Amino acid sequence: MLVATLSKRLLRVGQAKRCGLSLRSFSDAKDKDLVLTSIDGDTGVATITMNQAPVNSLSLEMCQAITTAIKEVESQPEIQSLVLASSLPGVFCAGLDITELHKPDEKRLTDFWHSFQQIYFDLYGSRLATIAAIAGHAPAAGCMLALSCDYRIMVSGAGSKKPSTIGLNETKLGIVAPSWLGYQYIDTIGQRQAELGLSLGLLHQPEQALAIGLVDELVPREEVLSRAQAEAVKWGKIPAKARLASKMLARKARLDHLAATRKEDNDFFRSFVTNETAQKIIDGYLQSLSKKKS
Ligand SMILES: CC/C=C\C/C=C\C/C=C\C/C=C/C(=O)SCCNC(=O)CCNC(=O)[C@H](O)C(C)(C)COP(=O)(O)OP(=O)(O)OC[C@H]1O[C@@H](n2cnc3c(N)ncnc32)[C@H](O)[C@@H]1OP(=O)(O)O
Repeated sequence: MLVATLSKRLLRVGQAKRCGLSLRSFSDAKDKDLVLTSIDGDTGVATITMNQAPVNSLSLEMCQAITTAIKEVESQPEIQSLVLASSLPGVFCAGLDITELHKPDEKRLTDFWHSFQQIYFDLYGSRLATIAAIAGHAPAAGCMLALSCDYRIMVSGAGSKKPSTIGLNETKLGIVAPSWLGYQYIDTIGQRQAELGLSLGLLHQPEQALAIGLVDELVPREEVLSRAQAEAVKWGKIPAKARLASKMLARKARLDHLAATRKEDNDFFRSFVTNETAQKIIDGYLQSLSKKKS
């Protein structure tokens, strides 16, 4: 896990903790780093950048890397705000890594869903102010990452031939979002829009997402990250205890509910995915994704 300054000079987390945020030292980022964590020494804003080509899909390892990165940042008491971003042009996160669901090993599938639930706990329940910098597609579990943040800034679709989309498209694939994800949607965009979106599996273009309150702002592509980091500075200045207590007013009951039903949720997911019908759907969907390419 690496911590980088905005000047692209890299600092390991341990060093950052020992030396304070203003100190800079060097280390090379490795391609295998699934997420890159940077801290702006001037503003104290942390940025976690998902870095799993081609589409930042959430594999077991990717989920674990995101959780580790959040915990590393949270362990530094000076840091109050966090931006979640992607290093990939055009994709924020393509949702769950569907290959994890295809002919799965049962133990790995259990660990996989557990790690996805864990992101919900860590990001939706984070003490940090969290800003999503959505410079590309964010379907399904990609949308969940954005919904788990406090504020969402998306790339504008204006003038784009293939605008990015965001939403919960599960029903289009013949599957259903877990209830905790469904409630995140309802809590964010309201009952009616969530019913429409969930039932029809809608993926919204940016302007529509803004209109229904799924995202909070649209900006040109080249401004998404800097705008998110500026917003993170603003949120980081709000008294932290009051900000966190307010966030928990809206989120604690949801978090507690999943904590109490976590095992049942995992059991349900596992039995759903390993069912023959679901395997046919998953097989067909994987084929359609690779056919799209050819
Ligand atoms: C089917 C799931 C079944 C059961 C789950 C049960 C319960 C859980 C319920 C809900 C929780 C959340 C669920 C999910 O998140 S399911 C995943 C939903 N995601 C999608 O539908 C997005 C699929 N991807 C795309 O639409 C496009 O890839 C995207 C618009 C993101 C980017 O397009 P682009 O043209 O830039 O790239 P592609 O050429 O399409 O893809 C490149 C490469 O990546 C592979 N790929 C894409 N998405 C995924 C993925 N989610 N998992 C694994 N692999 C993915 C794609 O096949 C290409 O691979 P290759 O051909 O080898 O280059």
